[in-house]
Amino acid sequence: MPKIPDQQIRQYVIDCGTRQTPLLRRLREQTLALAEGHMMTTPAAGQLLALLARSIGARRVLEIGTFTGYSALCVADVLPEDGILVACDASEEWTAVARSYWREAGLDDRIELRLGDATRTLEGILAEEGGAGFDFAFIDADKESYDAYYELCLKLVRPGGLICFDNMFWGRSVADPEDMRPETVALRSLNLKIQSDDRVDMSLVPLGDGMTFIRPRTRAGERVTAVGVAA
Ligand SMILES: C[S@@+](CC[C@H](N)C(=O)[O-])C[C@H]1O[C@@H](n2cnc3c(N)ncnc32)[C@H](O)[C@@H]1O
Repeated sequence: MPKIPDQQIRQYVIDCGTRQTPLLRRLREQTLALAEGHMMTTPAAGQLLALLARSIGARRVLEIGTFTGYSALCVADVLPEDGILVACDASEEWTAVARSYWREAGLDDRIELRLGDATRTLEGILAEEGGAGFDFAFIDADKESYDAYYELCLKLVRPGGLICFDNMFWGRSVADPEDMRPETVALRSLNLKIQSDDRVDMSLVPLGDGMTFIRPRTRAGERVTAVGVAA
């Protein structure tokens, strides 16, 4: 069988495995023209996040790391009319692009942008409204803060909800024991922590740069199975 290059199968997934609207395509093109365009969530991940949010009936969503708004647009689009996505980012410049697309999509009333350091923002939300008020969280910001985001999201997302992390492979460096860069070390250690954390069900999936899906349990050790997959 001929070897199909990675780029070709990625394009096939975009063409046949996603339902990017013309607006999402335009946002994608505009963002890819930026020097930092590679940071954008992929169409496949955006499509999956929307499917998962809808599958669990998410109404209140947290996003940590918004950039030019691609993933927020995908997920906000599937929320019910009274749903809300709280988008946390530190960049006024990048989120200005996001805002203009959210407005054009008619979804700006379903997305609340919180500008500033995301740890401070999440702590503020927790202090304001207490815990477990969110159904779904997508974490895609600075990697050294991922553990802090994890702990805060375990308080903010209800048991039985869903927390998704992007970039858990960090360019595959987590599997290279010689790579001791701070981001790599932080993610390697978080991967191990999540694996043995009995507060959650989890799966690290080799999708894109590695995505981890986490379901906070309703109580510690909630579901011990015969084969231990969910133990
Ligand atoms: C990988 S991009 C997010 C991509 C986005 N999910 C999308 O759909 O394209 C990471 C974002 O995290 C933001 N960020 C990094 N550190 C942050 C922090 N400490 N607090 C808030 N936002 C932060 C950056 O400004 C950047 O926009």
